[in-house]
Amino acid sequence: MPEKSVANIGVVGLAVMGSNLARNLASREGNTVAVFNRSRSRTDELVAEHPEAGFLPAYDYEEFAATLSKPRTAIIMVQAGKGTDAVIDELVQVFEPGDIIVDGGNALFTDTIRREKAVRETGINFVGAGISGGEEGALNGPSIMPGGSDESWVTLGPILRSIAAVAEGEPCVTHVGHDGAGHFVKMVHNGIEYADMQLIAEAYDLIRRGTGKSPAEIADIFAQWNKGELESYLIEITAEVLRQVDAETGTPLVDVILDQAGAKGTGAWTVQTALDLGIPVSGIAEAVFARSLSSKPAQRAAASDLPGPSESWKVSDPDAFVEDVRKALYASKIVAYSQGFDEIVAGAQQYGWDIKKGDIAAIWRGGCIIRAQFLNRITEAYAEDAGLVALLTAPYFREALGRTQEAWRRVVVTAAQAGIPSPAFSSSLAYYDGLRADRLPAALVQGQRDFFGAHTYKRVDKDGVFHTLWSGDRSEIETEPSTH
Ligand SMILES: NC(=O)C1=CN([C@@H]2O[C@H](COP(=O)(O)OP(=O)(O)OC[C@H]3O[C@@H](n4cnc5c(N)ncnc54)[C@H](OP(=O)(O)O)[C@@H]3O)[C@@H](O)[C@H]2O)C=CC1
Ligand SMILES: O=C(CO)[C@H](O)[C@H](O)COP(=O)(O)O
Repeated sequence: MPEKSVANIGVVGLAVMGSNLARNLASREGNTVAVFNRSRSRTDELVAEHPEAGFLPAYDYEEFAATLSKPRTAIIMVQAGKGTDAVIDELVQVFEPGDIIVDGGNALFTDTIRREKAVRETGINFVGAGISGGEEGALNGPSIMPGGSDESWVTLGPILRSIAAVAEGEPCVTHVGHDGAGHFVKMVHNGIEYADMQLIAEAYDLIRRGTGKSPAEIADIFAQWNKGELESYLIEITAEVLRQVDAETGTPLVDVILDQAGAKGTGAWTVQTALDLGIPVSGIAEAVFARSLSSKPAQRAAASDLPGPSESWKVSDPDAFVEDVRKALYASKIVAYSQGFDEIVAGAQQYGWDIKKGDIAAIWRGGCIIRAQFLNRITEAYAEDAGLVALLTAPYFREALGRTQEAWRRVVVTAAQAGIPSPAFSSSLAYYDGLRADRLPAALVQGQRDFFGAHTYKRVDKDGVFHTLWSGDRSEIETEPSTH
């Protein structure tokens, strides 16, 4: 093994995220960064393009380990899944007890739990850290959501604080919890990201089809919205995307982009995990499904001549409609975040993590894709009441929903009448109405379950578990809860 040992931190995986994170690390006082990538060309390119970073390139894992001072710290930024396992398998061969391996990719949190357990047995520390902010965030300061042991956090904390985004004077990083907690929270962050993006897309579609405004005019509306309570990175970049003109055709870029949304999987994981935990993240789910629906060209083509509304639709007061859409967007956004935080609470309970909800909202204020002013209100809500059972019932959100809900209803009705799909707007409203309902038709569902499967039910007027003898004399008996 070569005897170099001069870098205090290393990065494995030098694609978009890894190369920018390595540059971010190198730009901080006192850091010397070792870099390694499976394909040599990426390493060479990065080192050649950024001599100012003073990178120490390594071309195999032995050299990478030898370049790092002990205890070694390496951040993996590779394709999540098999790529992560492949790199960990290599690193544990050349690292020693006390060293730290950080996985900064978008790993599935259950994989992180498994990896942390396996790597810990070698004496090496393993930390799964969610990192958000894309290329620009990785370079200038992302939001970082590390899990892992308290011991690892002592070493990693100062490094991660030094490279994280700063919001209102505070670094956007906190020790989220043990083992997979960081990747769990990053997963939910991405689920909320999906919902936020879908809601914005629905707002754009309704305004465009309802008022006939051009993408550039709608860009102006979004830029205006970005000065108020909707202020956020996603609203800001939406205005930029809508203003962009395609150089080749001279038409708005948004009109030449194929309308099939991709997905790498974190949104689907959020929904799958929520289903396992029994948490209704309906707004996030609709956002995931909306991408799936968009990416079914054969089905869409086959359905394109199905009948729509018989009357053509035109908004009579465009300004009032735009304002209604803004309010519907804000109300639906509150629902998406409330659902996301419900999932974090349920995950923390299930996996034994002590996750501070207010701290999570605080580290999402800068660096990440869902960064927004609005997150301050979430931190405040949990500071006022750490045991808040549903975020949307906090005083600030209660007031906001109170003043937006009539507009929200008008927008959902209008969308349905006009035949414009607004799955995230409408499912969020249904969730809101479901949650606030005195009584739900779930009572009837229980009756149906008892009828066909003797699944039993509880009563509102007395304790116990009951079953009606549906195929007998239809009298009611007290019984044990159904186990089938
Ligand atoms: N792109 C983004 O905006 C964000 C991405 N992330 C996450 O960060 C991670 C990195 O993302 P990104 O930079 O986009 O890169 P990619 O997800 O596109 O992954 C490419 C990198 O993974 C390496 N790799 C793949 N398989 C292996 C393997 N078996 N062994 C070793 N290396 C392997 C590639 O090496 P090679 O060059 O040899 O092919 C390359 O360096 C991912 O987990 C991603 O989900 C997180 C936040 C934002
Ligand atoms: O983690 C991220 C941002 O937070 C990545 O950008 C992620 O890839 C986005 O997800 P998708 O590609 O599924 O839209």
